Amino acid sequence: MESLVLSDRFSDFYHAFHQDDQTAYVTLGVPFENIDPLAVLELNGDSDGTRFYWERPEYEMALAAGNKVAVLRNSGSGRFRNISRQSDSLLQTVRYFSEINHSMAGAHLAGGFSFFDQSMSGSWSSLGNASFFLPEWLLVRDGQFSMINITRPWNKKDSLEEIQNWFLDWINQFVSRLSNNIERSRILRYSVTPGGDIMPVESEAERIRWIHNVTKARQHISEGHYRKIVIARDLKLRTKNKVSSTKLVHFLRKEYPSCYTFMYQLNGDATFLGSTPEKLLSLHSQYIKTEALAGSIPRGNTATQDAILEKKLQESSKNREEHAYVLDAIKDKLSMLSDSLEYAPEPVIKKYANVQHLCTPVAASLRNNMNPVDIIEQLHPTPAVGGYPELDAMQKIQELEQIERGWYAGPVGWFNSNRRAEFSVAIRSGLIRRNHVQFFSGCGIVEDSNPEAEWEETRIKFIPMQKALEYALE
Ligand SMILES: C=C(O[C@H]1C=CC=C(C(=O)O)[C@@H]1O)C(=O)O
Repeated sequence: MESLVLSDRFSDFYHAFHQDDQTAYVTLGVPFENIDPLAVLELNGDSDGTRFYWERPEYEMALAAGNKVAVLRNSGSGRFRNISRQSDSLLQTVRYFSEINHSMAGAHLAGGFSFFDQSMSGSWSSLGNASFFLPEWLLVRDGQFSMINITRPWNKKDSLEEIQNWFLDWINQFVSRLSNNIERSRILRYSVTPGGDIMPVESEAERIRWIHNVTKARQHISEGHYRKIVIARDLKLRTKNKVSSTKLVHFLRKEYPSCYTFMYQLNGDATFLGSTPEKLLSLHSQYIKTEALAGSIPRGNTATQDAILEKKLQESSKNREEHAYVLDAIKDKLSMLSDSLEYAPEPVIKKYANVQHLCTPVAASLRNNMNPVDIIEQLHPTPAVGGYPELDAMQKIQELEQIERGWYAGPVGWFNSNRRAEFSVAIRSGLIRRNHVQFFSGCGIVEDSNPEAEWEETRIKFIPMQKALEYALE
């Protein structure tokens, strides 16, 4: 990267903005070596303890970001609107320079929202109800193309030469830190991962209580309080050995290539991560994609068994009902933002390593250019993670679950100054803080649900994170 030379356009760019009082940050986008962004995150070390990772291998797109230049936080019921406003103001103060014309060349904000808007306690408090960061660096791999966006505060006193040199030095230091750490990793290549014990902190009493609560939910449904509710549970584990988040993420993305694998850590505290099959929103040129994903059945051990289960899922009225609530809610919510809604007439089956789901992809063109956070506010929570009707179910979830959901089932992702965005629903996820691990798993309850079978469904949904944890012990 020593050959980085900024064209005359950079000088024009500098002169256009350097006296501008509205400018607070400058972002430079340059092509980068085609290297795995997760390896970069791992090799770069913790730095200031703020990190983000995002990948859906089947889309051939990965994104890693580190070090905060600015942080947006908010809590309470106005958190979506507040983050939308804060992000508009912040992004208006970032001046962007790139020789590349690409929708990922720009300033990005990475983070997400908790499921509920009540204040967060314990390990969740570092993430808050809503937090995003403007990273110092963000590396994007899009197929065979890679680029890095680097952001720094703008100081009117800096000369053109000083700014150019700063960027040049930054890139050189970044690259040499990566090379030195690659050398170090090569030396350690043959070291054996010791693994370590994982101690589950789960009891039969918890199982009985959860099943009792699902039975209660069914009763509420038959009394007509609501028609569907999603009840989750957690699995608390304690590990003897340290957990490597990047190793855990590496395992997840390898095993679940059609899921979004994500990781988010703010200020070196707890890390929230997971591998979710559920897309909340992708936004590109005012075109939205989302999906209804609800209704589940396990995978079979043989092709025949798998096909029989698939057919059973397609024909299950209980699962079709669960699914229909989600699709109806998405259609209602999107029709307020768009005049053109497209969705498949029948759900398709999406197969993952341990489970298969009913899925209906939905697409729409936005009527107006919107901040992605305003769309998320409309979509969250879908009845795939909340219930139907939404408000009635939401009020009951906390009473019946008795866990703090935190960011489980909340919107997690990124958006950028080109109004491109991608957010997932953060299910099949967990929170790690030192040697304390908490995984989450839930399922939709309708009148016909069998509480024992739902317990089994949540057990199956925990498996990916449990396997990844075993792999990630150092
Ligand atoms: C709430 C979860 O899954 C949702 C997404 C897909 C299928 C679901 C189901 O069949 O119950 C759930 O609605 C979870 O995995 O924690």
